[in-house]
Amino acid sequence: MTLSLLEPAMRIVADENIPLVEAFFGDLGEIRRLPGRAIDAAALADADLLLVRSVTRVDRALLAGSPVRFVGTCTIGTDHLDLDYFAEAGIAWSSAPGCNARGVVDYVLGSLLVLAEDAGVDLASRTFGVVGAGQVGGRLVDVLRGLGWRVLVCDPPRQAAEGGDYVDLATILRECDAISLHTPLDQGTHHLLDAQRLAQLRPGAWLINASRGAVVDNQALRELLGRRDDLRVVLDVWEGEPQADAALAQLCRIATPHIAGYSLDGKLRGTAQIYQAWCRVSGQAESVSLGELLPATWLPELALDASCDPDWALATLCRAVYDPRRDDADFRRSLVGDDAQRRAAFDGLRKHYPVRREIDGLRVALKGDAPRLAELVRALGAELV
Ligand SMILES: NC(=O)c1ccc[n+]([C@@H]2O[C@H](COP(=O)([O-])OP(=O)(O)OC[C@H]3O[C@@H](n4cnc5c(N)ncnc54)[C@H](O)[C@@H]3O)[C@@H](O)[C@H]2O)c1
Ligand SMILES: O=C(O)[C@H](O)[C@H](O)COP(=O)(O)O
Repeated sequence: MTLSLLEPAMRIVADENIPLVEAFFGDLGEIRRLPGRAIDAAALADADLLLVRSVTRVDRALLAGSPVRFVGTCTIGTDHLDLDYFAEAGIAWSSAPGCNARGVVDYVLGSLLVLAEDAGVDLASRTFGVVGAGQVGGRLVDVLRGLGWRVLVCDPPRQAAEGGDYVDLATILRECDAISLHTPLDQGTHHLLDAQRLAQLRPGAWLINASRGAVVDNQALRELLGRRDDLRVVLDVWEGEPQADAALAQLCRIATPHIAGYSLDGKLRGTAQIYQAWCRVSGQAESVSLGELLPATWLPELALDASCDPDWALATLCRAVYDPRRDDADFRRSLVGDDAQRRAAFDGLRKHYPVRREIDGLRVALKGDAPRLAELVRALGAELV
């Protein structure tokens, strides 16, 4: 859909947690910043553009009667948008596919390192299961396979559309030591892992969910973890956010407040993608680009000696950029007080999230001839220099 060309001053309502809105959209008109959970119909009474994150439910109740004609969500997920209503009402929209996918991959890698250290196992000896091989899962599969690890992939929609080397969920549950979930949340994936499927996890299995909370039945998972102390679980997303089940969090090895994709690069990319989408929709030429706005990384380059142990190199490179244990510790400290205090803490940790970059922004120099290390660096997506 192409909207008519811009009038001089648009009215833009934007979640206060979207970075660079002024840089990208400032020339278009007046920007009003609000907390995402406080964006209501009254706030949109004279708005043309609405820019949100995942915490704002955007549907008929919010938009009916408002002049909003474009909704941009600076996120990968779209489960907070009523797309049927947008189509019915002729409202253009865009998400930011893939914007923070690399951050989630870094989160999963960091979690696997912790789980492997705890168990005293070599990651190369595990079988990995990736459920959902889109922007996030697809990148994760590439990295894990690039590292030479055995990976089974379950993605029925892709399997139906493309054929190829996919397995079903039952096979993943039966054969995989480590399972990572990367499906969208929709009617087909709500409680994809319900009590019955959770009970099929292998002895000692690891389960990671950084997709959407309700892809796993949280109550069933809590009950299962109460019975099976062999399982190790990493949860970044929760049913009913910002309320997280504190008892479940205590049973997880790593628990975080929906920050798996919170790299700075990912957030800035999200805003840039929405700006590009708006330019396409409005027929306007782009006048701002992300390249000039991305800050320098604090760790642009590392050098590894050819004699170093590849497992040490893997952990060192990943953790040089991101280690989820800090986020886990911050979240655990916040699991105190009443429900309202914990909801506020959940949002607070996300609002004040520290700067974090991505592994593929790292340049790695190898001192000496080390083909295995070179392969590892490339598999991680870092740049070999
Ligand atoms: N925790 C975070 O910070 C964070 C960050 C980014 C994305 N996400 C979430 O991660 C999930 C994946 O995002 P994405 O960008 O990769 O999405 P995507 O749409 O690119 O990929 C999802 C994949 O899942 C597949 N799929 C759908 N139903 C399935 C099913 N029943 N079983 C197996 N596979 C199925 C699809 O075919 C698709 O290939 C989404 O829920 C998204 O909201 C979370
Ligand atoms: O869907 C996404 O892109 C991610 O889940 C993203 O990290 C959500 O972040 P939020 O919009 O809740 O700040």
